[in-house]
Amino acid sequence: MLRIAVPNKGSLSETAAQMLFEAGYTGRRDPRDLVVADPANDVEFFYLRPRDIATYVGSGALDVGITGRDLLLDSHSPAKEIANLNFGDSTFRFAGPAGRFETLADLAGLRVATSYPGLVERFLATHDVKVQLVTLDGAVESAVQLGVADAVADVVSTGSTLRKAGLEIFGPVILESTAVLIDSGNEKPGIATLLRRLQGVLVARQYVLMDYDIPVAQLDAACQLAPGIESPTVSSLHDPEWVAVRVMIPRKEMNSVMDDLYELGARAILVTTIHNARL
Ligand SMILES: Nc1ncnc2c1ncn2[C@@H]1O[C@H](COP(=O)(O)OP(=O)(O)OP(=O)(O)O)[C@@H](O)[C@H]1O
Ligand SMILES: O=P(O)(O)OC[C@H]1O[C@H](OP(=O)(O)OP(=O)(O)O)[C@H](O)[C@@H]1O
Ligand SMILES: [Mg+2]
Repeated sequence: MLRIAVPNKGSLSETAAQMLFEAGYTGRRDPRDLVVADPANDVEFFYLRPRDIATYVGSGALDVGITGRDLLLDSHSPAKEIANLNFGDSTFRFAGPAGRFETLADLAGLRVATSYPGLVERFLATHDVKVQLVTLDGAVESAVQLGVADAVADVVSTGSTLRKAGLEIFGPVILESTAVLIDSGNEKPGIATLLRRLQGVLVARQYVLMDYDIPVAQLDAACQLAPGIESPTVSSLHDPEWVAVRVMIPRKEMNSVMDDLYELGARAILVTTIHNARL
């Protein structure tokens, strides 16, 4: 059985569970369940703190896991990122009182609060800046106001937590993070299937199917405008001067592609959701 670590709480847990459900796996019925067996798929799920997942997978106790890239790097675990799961995006940044800091070098010798000391230490070492790290469990934005630190290094998503605490981002981007699939580096039967299934879910989330009819004279221009992943499917219509086209389009571009195709002469443009895929 493949042993898979899944976040039990926090920002990544809901989407991770949803993706696994869409990929055909059994989820947990009770949010307090710690272990769920899914014998039909020959896997077992372990619901763990996202921060601990790299440790379990890196040690080989579990085979694969879903966690954040920032948490993986913070852990110093030998676990490896094997796929970007395209959710839970965040950036990891330094922030301080508005106007106080301009560059990374301004931090030298000062106190920096963070819940990701491993990540921050390594970043500062490669940039040759020495600080006093203050390790906290969370809510690090309050550390400056409360006088235990001069600056913070933390996860930034919308930036509203920083703003409310009167802090401003400065210095270089420490990390662009996203949810990732990690493994221990050991080949294990079943990982490839899990990966393909999750990739199928990602494709279904990121693409839509578009069908349209177009005059043959405009077909090449239309295919250039919307080339799809491999190549659009072109079918004949009863009217020999028109053809029907089916193509995959990135969901984000759906409306602008419809506008452009219509301008070009396409009609009966229909968009359909993809439920799952193997490309
Ligand atoms: N708005 C966000 N706040 C915190 N973490 C986020 C956010 N958006 C994405 N993430 C990612 O989620 C992971 C952190 O999840 P984790 O569950 O440890 O923290 P959390 O969501 O802050 O939960 P909690 O603090 O309640 O334990 C990191 O990989 C982080 O980059
Ligand atoms: O940029 P924003 O959209 O405001 O999001 C980022 C904030 O959200 C998280 O905090 P969380 O609420 O998880 O509390 P914590 O610091 O105790 O983990 C994170 O640690 C930041 O503080
Ligand atoms: Mg948090």
